[in-house]
Amino acid sequence: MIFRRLVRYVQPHWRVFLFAFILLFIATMIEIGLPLGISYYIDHFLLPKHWIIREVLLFCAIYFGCQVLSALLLYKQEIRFQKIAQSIIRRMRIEVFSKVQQLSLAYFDRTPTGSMITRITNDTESIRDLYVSVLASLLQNSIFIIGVLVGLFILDPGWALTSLVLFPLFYMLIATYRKVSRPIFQKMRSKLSQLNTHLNETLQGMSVIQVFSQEARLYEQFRGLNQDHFQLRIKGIQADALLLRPATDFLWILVLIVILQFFGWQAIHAEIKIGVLYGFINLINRVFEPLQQIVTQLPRYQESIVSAERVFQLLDQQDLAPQQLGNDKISIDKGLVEFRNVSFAYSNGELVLDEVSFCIEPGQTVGLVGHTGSGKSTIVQLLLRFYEPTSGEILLEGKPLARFSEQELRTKIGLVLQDSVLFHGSVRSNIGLDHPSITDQQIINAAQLVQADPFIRRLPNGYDQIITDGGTTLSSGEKQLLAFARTMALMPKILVLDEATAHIDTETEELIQQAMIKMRKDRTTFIIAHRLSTIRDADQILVLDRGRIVERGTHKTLVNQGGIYAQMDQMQNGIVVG
Ligand SMILES: Nc1ncnc2c1ncn2[C@@H]1O[C@H](COP(=O)(O)OP(=O)(O)OP(=O)(O)O)[C@@H](O)[C@H]1O
Repeated sequence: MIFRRLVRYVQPHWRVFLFAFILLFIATMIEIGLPLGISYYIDHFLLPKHWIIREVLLFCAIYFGCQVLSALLLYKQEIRFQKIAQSIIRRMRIEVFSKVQQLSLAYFDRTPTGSMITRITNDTESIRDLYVSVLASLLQNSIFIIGVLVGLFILDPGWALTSLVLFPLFYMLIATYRKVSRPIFQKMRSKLSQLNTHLNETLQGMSVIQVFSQEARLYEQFRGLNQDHFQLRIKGIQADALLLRPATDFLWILVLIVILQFFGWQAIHAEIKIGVLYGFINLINRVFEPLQQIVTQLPRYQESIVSAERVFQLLDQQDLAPQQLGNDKISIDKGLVEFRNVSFAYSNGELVLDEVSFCIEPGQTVGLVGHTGSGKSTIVQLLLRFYEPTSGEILLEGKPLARFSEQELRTKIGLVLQDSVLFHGSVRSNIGLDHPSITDQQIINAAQLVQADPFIRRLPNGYDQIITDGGTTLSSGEKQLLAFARTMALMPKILVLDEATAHIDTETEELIQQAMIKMRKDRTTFIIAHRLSTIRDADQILVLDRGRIVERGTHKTLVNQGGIYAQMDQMQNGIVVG
């Protein structure tokens, strides 16, 4: 199945493939023809002492010319096969990458990043091996074997038939090897995946690791995984060493014994031509050589098949990001948001939101508060349609969320998270994200609106300053300001600020607060905040507790109610005062 699917990737290249195959075929025929020629020469010229210098020279010239031609054809076909292989891998990587982008966040929740990276890089690389080395070699050697068999039949059909005993034995050898090595390779690839995952997590969390002096523990974990991978590799090598070379050598001896027996039997009963004998031994040697080559490619083949299985699993993944329902071109132009009895559970099945209902009028600001894990961010994730509600309905402008295109949702709902992600590139491209409809002036306007413009202008290259490594040279507050500017450049209708001011110092926060008043103008705004000061002036505050809205109202009404919100407010004020 997997092999067939891999072969299907060759289809678009069938013309080049056919041409390369013809070149390979001709070269192989020449290679096979040469010993036949020598055999003919021995029996018709050498032994009968038919020695004419002109004919000898002609024979040498033809022989040499054929050798050169075959080398040239082999070179040409190799280049073509390589090109096909590289193109296939290029296509496969693009397919995997775009598939990854279509997958739902629920899939990413379950799958470690390291394992995805292994599939996109290591596994496709291993499949490349299959096309470059294994398939080309399999094809070439198979032609060679068929050609040699034809040669053997021309020389002596009886002997040729005897040598056929080799093939069922050889098939059994390959089948046994595949059975033994497959689970080893599967475990090996999954260990490699774990290694990459561990490495990825370690590199990402380096500062935490150093702060908590976790180096030794993580070193031990890594050493353990590496050791397991090493042992599996050795196990694979042992299987190769035991089953491949010695087994083929054994087969060779077996065939030799059969041939010698046959040779002895023929010697008794009939006359043997020396030329035929030379040709036969030469050709049988030539059958063995490609068989050996096929065998040495087996481990690579097996590894590639296991890798292909993993890549295809990813390509066949059906856990896609939610798609648009129908193809209406409805737009978000007011910012009316309604949740109707929305309940939601992540893939572990635990209810995180329980019958949440609220309605936010266009232009209103709503504050979401509640203890850690109460479900505030989950509300936002559902609003952005990263996940689908388990039950209930979310409406935008009075229409089901699912009927809006992804493009509309991503451009009209602006999100600023606590940890802003910056990309490699200039400040300008980090704000405008190379969006064709965003002009330079809009980028500057957005930066000015969120008070980021002064610090950007202080950078050595201003808006053209290149940001590297996720912006490690900028402070958290500066990164956050860029994230604000990026969101505002798109002029969203709905704004979502998820703990967006958590990293900002009080002075910058003051600036941000002023900016936020401007940002909130004419747009519906959701603010998730632990610091209640950020949402004091919100039109509506929703207080969440274990996935349920337990209180709602303005700051004033909630304080007067004397419930959870009032307690939180008192505590925060107490901390400030104390
Ligand atoms: N991707 C996920 N997969 C499974 N469970 C999740 C996922 N994200 C969040 N949760 C769980 O859902 C619950 C609500 O999480 P959520 O992030 O919405 O809370 P929150 O109120 O925003 O918390 P915080 O104030 O700490 O950010 C938590 O119990 C959390 O463990």
